[in-house]
Amino acid sequence: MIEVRDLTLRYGRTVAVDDLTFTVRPGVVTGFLGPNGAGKSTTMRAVLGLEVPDRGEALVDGRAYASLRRPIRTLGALLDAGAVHGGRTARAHLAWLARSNGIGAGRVAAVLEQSGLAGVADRRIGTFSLGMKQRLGIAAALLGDPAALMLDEPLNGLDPEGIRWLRGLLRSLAGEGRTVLLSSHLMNELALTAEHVIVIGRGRLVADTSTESLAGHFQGDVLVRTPSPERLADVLRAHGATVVAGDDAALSVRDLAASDIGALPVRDLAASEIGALSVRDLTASEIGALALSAGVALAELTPRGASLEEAFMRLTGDSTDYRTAPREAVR
Ligand SMILES: Nc1ncnc2c1ncn2[C@@H]1O[C@H](COP(=O)(O)OP(=O)(O)OP(=O)(O)O)[C@@H](O)[C@H]1O
Repeated sequence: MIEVRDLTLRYGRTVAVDDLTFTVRPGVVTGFLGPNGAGKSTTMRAVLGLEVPDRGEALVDGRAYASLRRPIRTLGALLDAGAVHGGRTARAHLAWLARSNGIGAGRVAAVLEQSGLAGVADRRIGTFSLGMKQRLGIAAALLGDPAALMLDEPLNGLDPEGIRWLRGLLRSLAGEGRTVLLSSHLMNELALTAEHVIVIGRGRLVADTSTESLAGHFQGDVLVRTPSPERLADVLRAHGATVVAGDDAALSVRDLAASDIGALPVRDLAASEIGALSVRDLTASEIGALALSAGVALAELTPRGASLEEAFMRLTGDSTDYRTAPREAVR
């Protein structure tokens, strides 16, 4: 279990982490999500005792990482996949780590196999792609067979096969009852891997919830296509709807998850005379009825769920949602 309690960390006048509290529980893959600069890496560094908090604490199994008797057997971490000696082979790098931490040589072969690097174990790390270095960093994190794993942006640089492999690995590690925390700034990527998400923005907790309920909390919009977009937009706005017209409505379609896009006739959106509207605060049937009474033809009326990426942007963006949503409302 990883616990972050009332953690505050400043770099000069920058507050990187601001009174942050959350717990990462065993048995589920937990995503640590936030835009660039949100404070994810700083929080992870604090968990590893590499930063001294201005306030609060970060604990692993109830203790500070530095005070653990066998730290890499308790928490395996990957912070920066590039921070390895390029002249060494993968096997030599892992063997050195194992030796210096009192871990048997058998584990080296096991994690090389587990990370898919057995075939390149005797190549110099300097020749590795970023994806292979990520695999090596994950192998190193697994070396001590730890009960908890913490990975900073491990999906970066992995190809689709690598991403599938990592998802499977993390799920099975969590399934064994381990604590698994991985950070990302990409919601859609993370959503396929993590069952639970901790979202931070500007160093503060924004959401601590299941991935499923995060998307559910955000009402979607209704995509309306019509030959009279301006007229219909006026009618809908007069009935309390929030309407985004033209390019912006099309943009919100492009922002949908690939699976959602597959279900929409997106190609037709470019058709010149028919305009697209993204409508909120009215249901599809209310929009249909208002269009009928205004004598406006409809080419399409499609309720859309918010994509996770959209939910994430709305949570962490500089919006009223972000500033006013009480934490409990999101939980
Ligand atoms: N060593 C440092 N010195 C000064 N400021 C720092 C330092 N490390 C991080 N920061 C600042 O602290 C804030 C949080 O950075 P951090 O790297 O933790 O964010 P992050 O969520 O991990 O972002 P990214 O996804 O870009 O890695 C940012 O404003 C960053 O500029």
